Amino acid sequence: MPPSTIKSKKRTRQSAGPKPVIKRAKMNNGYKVTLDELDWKEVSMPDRLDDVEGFYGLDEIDGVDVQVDGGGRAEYKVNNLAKVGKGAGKNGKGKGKGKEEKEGVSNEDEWEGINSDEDPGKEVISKKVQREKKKKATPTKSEKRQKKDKRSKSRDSELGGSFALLSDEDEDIFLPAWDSLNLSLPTLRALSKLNFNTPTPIQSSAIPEIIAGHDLIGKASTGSGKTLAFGIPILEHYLSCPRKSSKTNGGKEEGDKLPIALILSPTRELAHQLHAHLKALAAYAPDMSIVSVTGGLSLQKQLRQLTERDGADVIVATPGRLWEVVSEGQGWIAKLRRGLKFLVVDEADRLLQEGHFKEVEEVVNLIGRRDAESDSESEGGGGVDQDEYFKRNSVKRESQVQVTERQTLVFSATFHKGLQQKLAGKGGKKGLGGDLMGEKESMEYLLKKLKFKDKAPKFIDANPAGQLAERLKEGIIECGAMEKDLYLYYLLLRYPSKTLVFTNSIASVKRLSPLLANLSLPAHPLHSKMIQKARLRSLERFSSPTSPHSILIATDVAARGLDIQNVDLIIHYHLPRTADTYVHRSGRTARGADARGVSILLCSPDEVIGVRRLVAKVHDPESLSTARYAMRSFDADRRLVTRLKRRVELAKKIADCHIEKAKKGHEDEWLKAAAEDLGVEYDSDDFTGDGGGGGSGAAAGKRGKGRQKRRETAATATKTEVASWRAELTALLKEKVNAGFSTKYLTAGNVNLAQALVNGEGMSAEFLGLEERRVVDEVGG
Ligand SMILES: Nc1ncnc2c1ncn2[C@@H]1O[C@H](COP(=O)(O)OP(=O)(O)OP(=O)(O)O)[C@@H](O)[C@H]1O
Repeated sequence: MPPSTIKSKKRTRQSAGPKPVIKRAKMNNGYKVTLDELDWKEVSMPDRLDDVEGFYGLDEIDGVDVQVDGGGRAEYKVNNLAKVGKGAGKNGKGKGKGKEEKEGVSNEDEWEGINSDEDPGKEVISKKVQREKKKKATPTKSEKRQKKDKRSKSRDSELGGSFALLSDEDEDIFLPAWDSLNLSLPTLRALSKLNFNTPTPIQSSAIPEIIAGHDLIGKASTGSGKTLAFGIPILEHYLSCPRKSSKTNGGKEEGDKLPIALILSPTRELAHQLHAHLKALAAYAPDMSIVSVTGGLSLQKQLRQLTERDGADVIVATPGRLWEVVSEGQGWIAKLRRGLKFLVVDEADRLLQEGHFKEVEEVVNLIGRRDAESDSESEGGGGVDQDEYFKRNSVKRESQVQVTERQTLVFSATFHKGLQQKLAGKGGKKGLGGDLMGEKESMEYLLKKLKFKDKAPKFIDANPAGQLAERLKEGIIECGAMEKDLYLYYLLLRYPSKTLVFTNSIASVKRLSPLLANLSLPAHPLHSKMIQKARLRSLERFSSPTSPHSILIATDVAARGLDIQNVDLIIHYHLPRTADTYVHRSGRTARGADARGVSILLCSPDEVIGVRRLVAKVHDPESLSTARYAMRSFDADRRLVTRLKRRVELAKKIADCHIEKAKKGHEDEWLKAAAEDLGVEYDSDDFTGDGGGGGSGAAAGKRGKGRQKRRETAATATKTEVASWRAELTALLKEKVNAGFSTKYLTAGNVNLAQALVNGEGMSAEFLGLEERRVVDEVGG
């Protein structure tokens, strides 16, 4: 191998003076050799490494010592003669010079020094050539950048302008677990940035099917990554296909771009979250426009957003607001019909439940499907009064626009295991926690409700054994109906953590939020009667990573789909009304790869039967018959609870007082206005009396009367009384509550509840022991 061509990563064959004669001498500790005699090996490069930094085509060798003699000349020495003898082969380099040299190696031991007959000029030239070659092979930084820009630009046009954003860090993307899905660089880049190193089971099974063009029904437990299971294929489609425009002029695309995907969500909060999640995924597809269309915010603003930046590519919508948008007659029906490649129904069982489906059905009918187009117009929308809509000329005109070929994707954590039928009151004995509505029935149900492209959409059940996250611990605290506030406070104080408390009524949210605030706990309310901005504000505050112990008091508006990081504890202040609500509420914790979480039911004695039914519905019958029983009794420290009693009483009184005064003020104003209208004089005493307080009606009996009395006391409490309660409470809150035998102090505690439960803390005997399990069998039927 001529020295000019030699470069090595490990030991580079540098110019070692004039070309040595092939001779060797046995030395003390090895054989002297020349460079060309060595058995050089080509450096193998990884297949995908295109920028080789000048190392391409190098040879290397090991096991050779280099020594510099007194005259500054290099000498090469091997211990093992097997290293030599193959000579300078390939292209005049190293290998395979053949027999002649091999023989030379085996026979020649004697070192005769270096032959200096070589032309020194040749050496100078070869050094120069070597430098030049190296320079060529090792691009400068600016050359590298230019090369990358060029490469990026050429792919950029293919992939939607996203490569411009790619940086040197791309070389660090290492996501082998995603390899088989063959995703584009912008998608991988986003996954790498999100630190999603491995696809979840629903992602690895659903993504290839969707990319292959199938309709799909996907079921996977809460928090298992369903959003990206449909989000990634949508992004891949966006990156790989040129977008169509809303108008064509002689075959030329003109006007706004058409949306490619419509994602329907049952709640506003979930829609906003899906929007944020998809945006994070599309971080390296900066031109992709994702717009959320939900109630509670300005319709005009949302209409504007839909046409900004050349038009929306992906629309995340609640069905009601979407209907308002299409009714505006700005050509949205036609755009959706022509553009949509994907219709996604997220939290499908909720959206498709009787009573909720009408709006979805209206949307589905209007955006139609190519081969069902004539059906959709003639069948009258399956009971929907389409005439009313079609009276609007624009809607009718738009509805005749041809529909593009589209995939329908349906996702939920629950539509297996018979939940819908049980919820609809059709559950019978035969289905104890089992499969009343199995795969076949689920499919029939959905096929009936949605217009799929495929006759048999793919059904993927990523968690056939259950809907609840694997790392979820479930517990129950039995307490008196009137003690729930106290036990709630105990849990929140004893186990400070990010906690979501679910109630069954807006009134309870309104009552509990100030009560907990009086107890100096950071509680935020969330219910459907709050204005949208306040809803989002509460969610933001609760979600903030800087408030690891924040509390959200919510109705079931927060039960579905919300993905808030690091929620540790779910407390069901009221028993969920349905089994699927329990699954979805509890699914707000233990989300994502390794997350753990705890779900605790506060259960009064008259709710125990309901809990048993619930357990039977959501847990596999097999788990009921094994020792690993799912729902256990949580053993609260009753002495501590007792010590907290006075605090809760005071906080309650103060909260009730504020609520009642605010209500009274409101009522007074209303009555004053009514009296003025009637032309009579208003005297508040004339308008107060027994039985006027709403409450829960006569059936509430004693409890209703007690509540009424408390309200009256609260409403009539003087400022001084309230001030004295507040002073007493402040003093109590400053005191540390000694946790009895334990040395822990509640207010200083920072116990990881999930860990505590895993360690067995707080757990007594199984909630439903053998005896109880028999009852489950009887009841759960
Ligand atoms: N491949 C992944 N690796 C790690 N985390 C992931 C991965 N995919 C999604 N996640 C994270 O897991 C969490 C749950 O994801 P997502 O909200 O999509 O769940 P889901 O299945 O839709 O839940 P639900 O049924 O409650 O709506 C999110 O925080 C998401 O960012």
